[in-house]
Amino acid sequence: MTATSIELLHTTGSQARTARSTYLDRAETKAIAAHGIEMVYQTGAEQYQALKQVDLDVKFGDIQLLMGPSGSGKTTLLSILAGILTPTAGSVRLLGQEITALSSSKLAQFRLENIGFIFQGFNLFPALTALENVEVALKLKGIRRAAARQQALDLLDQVGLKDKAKRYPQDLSGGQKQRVAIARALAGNPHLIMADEPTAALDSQNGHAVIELLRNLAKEKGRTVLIVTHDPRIIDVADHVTYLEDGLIRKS
Ligand SMILES: Nc1ncnc2c1ncn2[C@@H]1O[C@H](COP(=O)(O)OP(=O)(O)OP(=O)(O)O)[C@@H](O)[C@H]1O
Repeated sequence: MTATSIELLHTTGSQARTARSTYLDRAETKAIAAHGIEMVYQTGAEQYQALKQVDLDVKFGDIQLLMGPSGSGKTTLLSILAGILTPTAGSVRLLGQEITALSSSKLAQFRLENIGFIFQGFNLFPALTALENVEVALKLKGIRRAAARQQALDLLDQVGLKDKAKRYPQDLSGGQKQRVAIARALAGNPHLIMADEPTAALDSQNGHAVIELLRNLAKEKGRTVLIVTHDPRIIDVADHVTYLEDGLIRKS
């Protein structure tokens, strides 16, 4: 995939703008390329190796799942791939940029521009309306007030919640809250979407709506989507499923 086609991917919809492809290596074909990842947690005098020599490549526009039993290292791996945790060893390239080589301020900026996060517990601000929850993320990305309001409305529209813009999280269903969280994750048009158990707190109908949105983000909008999940329903829309077991990728 070329830098130009990445720019096109980012210019869909009414909030079109040129992608921030500063970090993009034109020869890069993988959105995520992680090699030799090791993670050792140190708690007092005790050490625990949560990941052992993990390799993972994800192509642009794919939906990649990370599955495996509790404690197998999924969230640790997601956090490393998102640049939230620094691995003990190994290399992580996102959109052609080696993130382990970035200073903490450059890494924070890279995350802000390129990664949208979705969490199991939605992580919405309870005192803000749905619209304000999305708006605040846009303002963090340097978008000014009037433009932020319009873009937030457009994003809520994209997840089918324009008519709920003035509602507070407590007055929304779990599925609606997660859709607000997805709209917020899309603020600023990041290429990578990373989700930790996005359907775990949802009933069947709401879970399906969220899965459909994630599928649409990858297949219609060209985003690369990485999901940690126990939810077998998401397997149907995934391009690849990687199973972790005791910190290792299970060979199938
Ligand atoms: N901050 C930490 N300090 C020490 N050990 C940790 C820390 N975070 C995670 N671990 C350990 O690392 C292992 C992997 O944890 P991780 O949360 O990545 O697993 P997981 O597969 O996401 O589990 P779950 O499905 O239950 O969320 C577990 O044994 C966990 O106890």
